[in-house]
Amino acid sequence: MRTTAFSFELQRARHILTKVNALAPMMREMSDQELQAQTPRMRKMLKGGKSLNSLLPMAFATAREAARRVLGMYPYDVQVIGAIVLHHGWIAEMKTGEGKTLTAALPLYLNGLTGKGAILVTPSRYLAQRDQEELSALYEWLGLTCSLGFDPDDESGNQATVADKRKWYQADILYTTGSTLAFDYLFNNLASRPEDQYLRPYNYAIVDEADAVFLDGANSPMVVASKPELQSNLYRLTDEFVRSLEPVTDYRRSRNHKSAWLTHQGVLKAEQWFRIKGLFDDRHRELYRHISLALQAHFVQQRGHDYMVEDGEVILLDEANGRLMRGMKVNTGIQQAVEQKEGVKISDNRQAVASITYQGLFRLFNNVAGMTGTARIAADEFIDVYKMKVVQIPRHRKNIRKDHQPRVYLTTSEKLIEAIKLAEKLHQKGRPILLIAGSVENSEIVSEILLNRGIPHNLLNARNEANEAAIIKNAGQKNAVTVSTNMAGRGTDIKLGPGVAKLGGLAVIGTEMLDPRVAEQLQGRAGRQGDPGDSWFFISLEDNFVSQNSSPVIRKYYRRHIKHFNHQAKPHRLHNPRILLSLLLLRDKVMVSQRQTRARMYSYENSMRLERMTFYESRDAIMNADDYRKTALNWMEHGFDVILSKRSSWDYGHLKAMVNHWITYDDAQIPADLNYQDLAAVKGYLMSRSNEILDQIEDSIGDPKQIDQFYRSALLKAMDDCWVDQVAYLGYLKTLVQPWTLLQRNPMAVYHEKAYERFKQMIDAVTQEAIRNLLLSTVALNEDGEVVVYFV
Ligand SMILES: Nc1ncnc2c1ncn2[C@@H]1O[C@H](COP(=O)(O)OP(=O)(O)OP(=O)(O)O)[C@@H](O)[C@H]1O
Repeated sequence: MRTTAFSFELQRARHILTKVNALAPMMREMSDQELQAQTPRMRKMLKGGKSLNSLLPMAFATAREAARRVLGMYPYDVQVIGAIVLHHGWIAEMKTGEGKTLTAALPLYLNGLTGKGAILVTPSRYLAQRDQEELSALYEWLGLTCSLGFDPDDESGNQATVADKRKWYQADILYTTGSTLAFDYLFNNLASRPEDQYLRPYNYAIVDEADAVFLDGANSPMVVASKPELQSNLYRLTDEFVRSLEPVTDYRRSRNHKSAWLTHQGVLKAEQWFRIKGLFDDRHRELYRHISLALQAHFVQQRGHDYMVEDGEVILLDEANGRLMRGMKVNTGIQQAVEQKEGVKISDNRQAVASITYQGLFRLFNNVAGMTGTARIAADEFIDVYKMKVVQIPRHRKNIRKDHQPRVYLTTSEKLIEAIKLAEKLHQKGRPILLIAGSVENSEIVSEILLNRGIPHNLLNARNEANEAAIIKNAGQKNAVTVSTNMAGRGTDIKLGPGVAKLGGLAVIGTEMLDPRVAEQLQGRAGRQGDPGDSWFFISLEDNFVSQNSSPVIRKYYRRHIKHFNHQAKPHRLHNPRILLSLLLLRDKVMVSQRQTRARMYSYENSMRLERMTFYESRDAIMNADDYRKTALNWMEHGFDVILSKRSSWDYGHLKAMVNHWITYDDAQIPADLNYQDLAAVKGYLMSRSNEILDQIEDSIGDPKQIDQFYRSALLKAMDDCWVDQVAYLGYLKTLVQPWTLLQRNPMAVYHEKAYERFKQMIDAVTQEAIRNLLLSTVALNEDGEVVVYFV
């Protein structure tokens, strides 16, 4: 693993730190006014050609002193080192509780000086809001504007106007979430007039909890869905079909239960069931997509873990942090497939019109940095995929938290009994406790047991996210018991109440085996800033993580022992070294398989990214074109070439039918002497006929601005309609490449080949669509004299 504990980067940062420290006495001497005047001074220097790097020591020293005066916190040397690393676009690994929030303020201030925008991206709205509230006083004191990227009272995120968003994005420093940023990008690029856009070019971003965003978020692209479409009954039909399938013979699941697919036998069964031939043919694309969705809904998605059902509604959960998924942060369709499985009302069917992953999004920035407590584990991947180095920042104070050896049991009930016994014991002494459950359902089970035992506690899971701030505020007080899913795992700053340090600090008790990075984050809720604390994990061989990924050694052991298991006996802790070792190995195995899944996603995204960029660039060019008529004619020429190439020979009858289909419903007026062998002449006739129609349309509209609007909307509509189809096709292609693995072809190569092929076809389709939109639509003016186009 390429970690950089004593790295060149760290040495370089230390060197810069001495320059920052050297300026400290001068900053301390300054009056408030003098310190505040540093901002305009440095802005002037930037305008005068000074580089950001050369301003770094002064800017950091200024912000550091300002933080002391405004927030009462003076960034430690290690935080300044972290800040230098962040400015350089690397990933700063700072252990949990070391103060990343304050660290980020320094590079945000420095990059904010440019006026080009510096953005801090967090994984949740709660953290964005909390950090923005805490730090905006500092930036504003220093004369920079700082904004939140959403309205905290607007839960849906749909209420913000273009003017609001433009104002937020104009701020020097912006705090927002990854998904807000991604959706804003997608919607900005779906606008049909420049006035509806609000983004400026992306400049600098710091991604908080970088591993959660870059790695855990890699598998779920953000998707913007179209308006509701006609409800498809394929969900019901494929649900019935999938219920009839036999495991192993008809379908298989990957070891980790993250994907499911039909076997050859299953494919034959599907063809029989639906009375079709060639399930993978293009014409059965929708059917196959729905079967894949139903397979996922039944064999991958678990109630209580991946989703919840509440008041007859299915709510998907974000696996990495146990939070509700906001917006359409999933491949469209899975929601409906799960609803069908659960027998609740199916929500509207929608098609993806645009999608992006975090990998694609952050490539759009000039400079991106990341920070997290757990980057080291994935340092290689950060370098390979994102070209970002991981630099480990030393701790400010020694970590005195005790992380105890995991306690392993055979069954769920044994481990829960023991975990709660320990919690009770510590609770009697008054120590605050954070009890972690692996899913919403388990958190409720733990809560019920505590209730039965008369232990008062707070419950934090996706159902009561709204109370998060209040619950966390009390979690470090004497006698506090908090039960939580892994939601409490990131960024949650639990401050110890009076007298708690003497009792041993916060005790984190995990009741399930978890992904190593998630577990490390949870442990990090205790022992912050040199505080005392302990962490224990109680795990059983029945835990999801173990059973889904387990090795033959563990499976055999479990089967042998569960037969003789006595439910009445006292819980029995396992000490078998082979089992303990196998559990350790399990973690590595899971990490490797997760990485493989992500590698596939990165590769899909690359293909998609290139297509998306090309598409958005052309779209922007259309939105800002200066001669629409010329552009339209160019497109039409291309479109006619494509149409004409579809027949080997043309005659009067075919050409007339073609003109009536693409150009006009009126008389085709084909010249009697047209030479059908000469395609250039045929095209010449088509173009002149088209020009006549365009002249008529322009005359009927009159106002040149409105004429432009007519062209713009006709061309953009052609592009958008075809792009929707392309996005849907790429989504479908991902599910389709799976069976190719069975035929030994490299699925990735197949994917790229087909994706590119289809993109070329899309460009042809756009120009043809444009012809119809321009020539066959009905144009009218509304009361305000604005052009309204009714497309065919
Ligand atoms: N220089 C400082 N002086 C005093 N207190 C500080 C300083 N820096 C940070 N803190 C405090 O340390 C605590 C932890 O900070 P913060 O929540 O930013 O940690 P973190 O690194 O983000 O942790 P996590 O990895 O859990 O998100 C906060 O209460 C913060 O106010």
